[in-house]
Amino acid sequence: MTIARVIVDVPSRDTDRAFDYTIPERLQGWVEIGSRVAVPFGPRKLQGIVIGLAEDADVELAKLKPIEEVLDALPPLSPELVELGEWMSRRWLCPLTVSLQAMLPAALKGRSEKYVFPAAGAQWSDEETARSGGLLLALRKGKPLKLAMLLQQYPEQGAALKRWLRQGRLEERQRVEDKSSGKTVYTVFPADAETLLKAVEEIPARASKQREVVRYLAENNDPIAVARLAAEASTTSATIRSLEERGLLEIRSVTEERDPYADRDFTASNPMVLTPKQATALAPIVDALNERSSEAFLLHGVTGSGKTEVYLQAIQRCLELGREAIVLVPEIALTAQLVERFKSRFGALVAVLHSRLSNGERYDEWRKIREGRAQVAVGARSAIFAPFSSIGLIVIDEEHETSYKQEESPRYHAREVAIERARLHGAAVVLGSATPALETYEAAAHTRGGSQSGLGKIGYIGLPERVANRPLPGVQIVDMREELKLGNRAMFSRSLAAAIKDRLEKQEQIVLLLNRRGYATFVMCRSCGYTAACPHCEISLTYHRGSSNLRCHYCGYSEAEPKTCPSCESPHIRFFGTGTQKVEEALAEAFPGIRVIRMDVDTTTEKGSHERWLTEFRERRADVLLGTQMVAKGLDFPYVTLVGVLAADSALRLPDFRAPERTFQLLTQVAGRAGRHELPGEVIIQTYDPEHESITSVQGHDYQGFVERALLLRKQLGYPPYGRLIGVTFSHESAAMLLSIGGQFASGLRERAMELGIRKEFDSTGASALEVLGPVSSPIARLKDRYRFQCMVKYRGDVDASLLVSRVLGEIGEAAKRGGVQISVDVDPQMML
Ligand SMILES: Nc1ncnc2c1ncn2[C@@H]1O[C@H](COP(=O)(O)OP(=O)(O)OP(=O)(O)O)[C@@H](O)[C@H]1O
Ligand SMILES: [Zn+2]
Repeated sequence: MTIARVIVDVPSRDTDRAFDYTIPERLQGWVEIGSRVAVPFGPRKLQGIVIGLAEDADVELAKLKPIEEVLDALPPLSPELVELGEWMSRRWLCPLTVSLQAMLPAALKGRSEKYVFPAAGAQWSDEETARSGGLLLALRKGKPLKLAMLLQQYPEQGAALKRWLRQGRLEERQRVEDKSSGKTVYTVFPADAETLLKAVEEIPARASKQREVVRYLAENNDPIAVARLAAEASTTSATIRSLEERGLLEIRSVTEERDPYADRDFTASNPMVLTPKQATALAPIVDALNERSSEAFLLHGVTGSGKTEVYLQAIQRCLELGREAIVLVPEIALTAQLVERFKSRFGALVAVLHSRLSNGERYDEWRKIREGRAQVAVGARSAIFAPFSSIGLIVIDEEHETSYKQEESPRYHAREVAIERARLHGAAVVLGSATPALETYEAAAHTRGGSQSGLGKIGYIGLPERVANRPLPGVQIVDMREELKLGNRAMFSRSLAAAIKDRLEKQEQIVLLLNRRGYATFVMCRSCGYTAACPHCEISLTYHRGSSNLRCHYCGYSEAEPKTCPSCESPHIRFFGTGTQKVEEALAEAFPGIRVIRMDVDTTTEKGSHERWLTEFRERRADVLLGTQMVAKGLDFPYVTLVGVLAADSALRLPDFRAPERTFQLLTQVAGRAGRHELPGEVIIQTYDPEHESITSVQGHDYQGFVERALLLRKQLGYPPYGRLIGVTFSHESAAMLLSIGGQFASGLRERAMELGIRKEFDSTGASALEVLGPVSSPIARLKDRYRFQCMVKYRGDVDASLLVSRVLGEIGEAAKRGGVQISVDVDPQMML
């Protein structure tokens, strides 16, 4: 191969295509699909990723420039991941480099130099050594050698080097300057044994310590940490440093492989005997694994039904088949508790990837996966790109979680990437949840046709009961308007206050959720619970301080801020809001001596703090775990018998058509924290909107009923999964400029749709349709001094809206660029903010 097709790392439309480069002689055999390379690009030198190799280029070879450098010994991406990246770019309309870069660990992206050295205990035969042209002799001195130097000095050894790297006999490392983990170790690199032995004679006898160290190093001629050498040879680091001056060794700082869980012991756990229901749930997954068929399943199991054990045993089967598994969990649930369940079952085979790890730690976990030392990757969203080569199973726990959608480019959804990746590997996919996303549920149940979820066919597996016939907790709904009428202005209703007192006496534990999302964006009547909604879009109107009016962020409808409630004429209509800190104070006042752990963004910024709080709570050093969304998920504590929810309805007012779904999911999840073990649980939900379906359905544990009704409404309004959305946001310092560009986009798209005969009415026939809403000011109307306007493209049926959008953006692109307007596209947006 003489030509490499390279995607340069410049995320713009103009450079979003492969550029051809020649592969110079010395790099032959090094450049592969997925290699990271440095290439000349005009006057600049850029990084890029090779996505193809060819014999011939479209242009004259002489006109092409050569690749300058290969940046890693082994390509960080496989051909399969490159293909997945191409699919993502088409799917979410982003430059290919953006998709490819999203798959790389951050630590790799810099230009830090790579070193190669022998792995501990690696052996080579005399013949291999002889054939290596001096390379092995150089390497076996134990000093890490610079990759760039190896490529230059041993051009014919490329294939051998790569083989040894893949076999794990050689290791590739980079110096990651990583202050957060700070595991930089001063390491001694000894001179070769012969030199050292000679030197022993020359060291004066009185310097016996030095002699001892040199003798030790002659015998154990491997790199060793300064501290360890000092211990082994019972000497000081000063002595060792004096030997460096004599040129007998070299001390360098090396970043050690970091294992974030190294200091933890995991008690081994054996597979549990499955309940008959769990066994029935596992069976079709095992069938798919055995047949290597890329089937997707929805595992719909109520809270505490034992889904995790089903995942664990499916993974076990996957490993027995010699294949690898990825488990995605929401970031916030990636606590010690969950990691422990996987580590205790599969031990060192598990690599953990989450954002609280430092870049260096993540890089090491990533290498474990790539080098085949780990077979199970447990991680948040981006772990879907774990560099495995033979995936058998992908599990997504709490699959309805919004964190699986990335809110910056590439704006991918991990659920869809999982299904596509599974297709490339012939792997099974298990989507687990007590409250599946409506899209997933629809795809699995096909309740009423016309679905546009794009998820393909999904098998349905139900686990409708808790393990060991434990009952789901009883749920009581408290109408806070009544409390107000009765003169109780406190944060806690009478029943919640009584229940808290009761648990304190019994020394049981309490989880309190303050649902804070959506505060201060809406106006609510405290007497009757009224909030204003758009008459056209069925979503809450957002309060704008400046103009004091209420506005719809979908269609632009607006009205004046009411002075009295239009529904009950009460003057108690105003902003609504309180914080966790206030709740904590109120608790201390009402229940002297109560021990509260407050968990929210403010108390969990420090690394590891999240876990510390949970450990403290588990050890019953606190009575109450109070927090925002983060206390709702995945926790399994035996003494929690009361769950209280303050302001259950606040998130219902977010200007987002998914608000009722999200509220129902959150409340069901948090309710599921109570009574998971022997002690029975109770849930108390405080609300101003006690008749709302998102709340009443939680009381009856009625997922089915809630979903059926919600789907019906979605169908009437053409929202997902019965229609699809593309959000396009424009930003600029000048609002006038935005209106102009946004207007051009909207009218351009409308014209194109009209030419193609696509209608814009979403009528009951279900016929193809496309409608462009906006441009209207975004819910976050101004960010960093830039105004923001958005258009929402709503469509269904046989319409390639992505293609239309990208064509129209192409047409207005030049004008937008000249004017300095930034455009971002969100295909299938999850957040309407
Ligand atoms: N087969 C079994 N036999 C005995 N106990 C089990 C079995 N399966 C699960 N359990 C226990 O039941 C409890 C609930 O299980 P698990 O946490 O797996 O449920 P889940 O469905 O993942 O819950 P959630 O969705 O609420 O997080 C756990 O304490 C678990 O150890
Ligand atoms: Zn509207």
